[in-house]
Amino acid sequence: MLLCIDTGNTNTVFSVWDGEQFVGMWRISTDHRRTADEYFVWLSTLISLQKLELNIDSCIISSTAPRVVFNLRVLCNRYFDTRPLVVGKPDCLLPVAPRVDFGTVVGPDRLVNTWGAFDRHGPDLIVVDFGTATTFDVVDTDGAYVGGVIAPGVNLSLEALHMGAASLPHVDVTMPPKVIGTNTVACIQSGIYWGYIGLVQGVVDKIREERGRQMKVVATGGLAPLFDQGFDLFDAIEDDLTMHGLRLIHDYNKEMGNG
Ligand SMILES: Nc1ncnc2c1ncn2[C@@H]1O[C@H](COP(=O)(O)OP(=O)(O)O)[C@@H](O)[C@H]1O
Ligand SMILES: CC(C)(COP(=O)(O)O)[C@@H](O)C(=O)NCCC(=O)O
Ligand SMILES: [K+]
Repeated sequence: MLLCIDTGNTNTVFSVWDGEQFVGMWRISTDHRRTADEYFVWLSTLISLQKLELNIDSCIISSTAPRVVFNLRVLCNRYFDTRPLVVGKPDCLLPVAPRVDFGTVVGPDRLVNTWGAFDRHGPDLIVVDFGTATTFDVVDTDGAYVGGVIAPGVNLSLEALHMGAASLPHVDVTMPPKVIGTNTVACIQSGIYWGYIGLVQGVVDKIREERGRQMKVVATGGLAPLFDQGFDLFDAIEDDLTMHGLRLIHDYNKEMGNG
């Protein structure tokens, strides 16, 4: 069985696969101080609560937080007796190399999303991931990542407003019924929600214009459905895009005799 680990700046998601069969998925907050032993106690408790019998013999990791990788490697070595593939490291092969400026280190989550989306939707895509940051990844005709856009994430923007302005409370993101807010909370919600709708629409239009072609938009991340209520911004929303991409990259490495 394969263990896929996707560490974002906010949350780390673990999923287990039996061949192409999805077995389960579990989420924990990202914290570089978490030890291999802590991960294992947490994961094995959840697995046994679900009465699953796991036999993990391979691992693949994508991490946007470099410091977390050390303890995840120890987890794989100590508890699953396996050396993990780490996306972005030279010993993890990618089906197609990214085409970006020399020396640029692309976020591994973006490389993984690119490949997962290309597998499901074919060429010429824009992948939007609503994580800590909101990222747009442009996928070329051969599935290569050829650049994109990084914007502050929805929750990060809300947090920044609260931190920087003494009289603004922390609010949750929802779709306000009207643009013009008649109280402070409604005004903030409107700014974030309609601001983000405009940001996504504007960036997608600009990318299409620059590429001179129609491109499908695939969205992922927990907040994606919130921004899709009646706006037709996305052609598809896929919760499991990163995990799908991780599994494919793992399988590709196996096929190539690597790991
Ligand atoms: N369904 C959801 N509803 C509201 N907020 C969410 C939901 N899913 C994720 N979030 C929030 O979105 C932010 C990004 O989450 P996540 O996708 O896990 O980011 P990352 O991949 O960068 O760790 C976090 O602040 C998280 O609390
Ligand atoms: C843009 C990101 C911060 C997004 O991370 P996330 O929101 O998933 O935690 C991450 O992909 C990253 O650190 N990228 C490195 C720079 C780049 O991709 O160009
Ligand atoms: K992201």
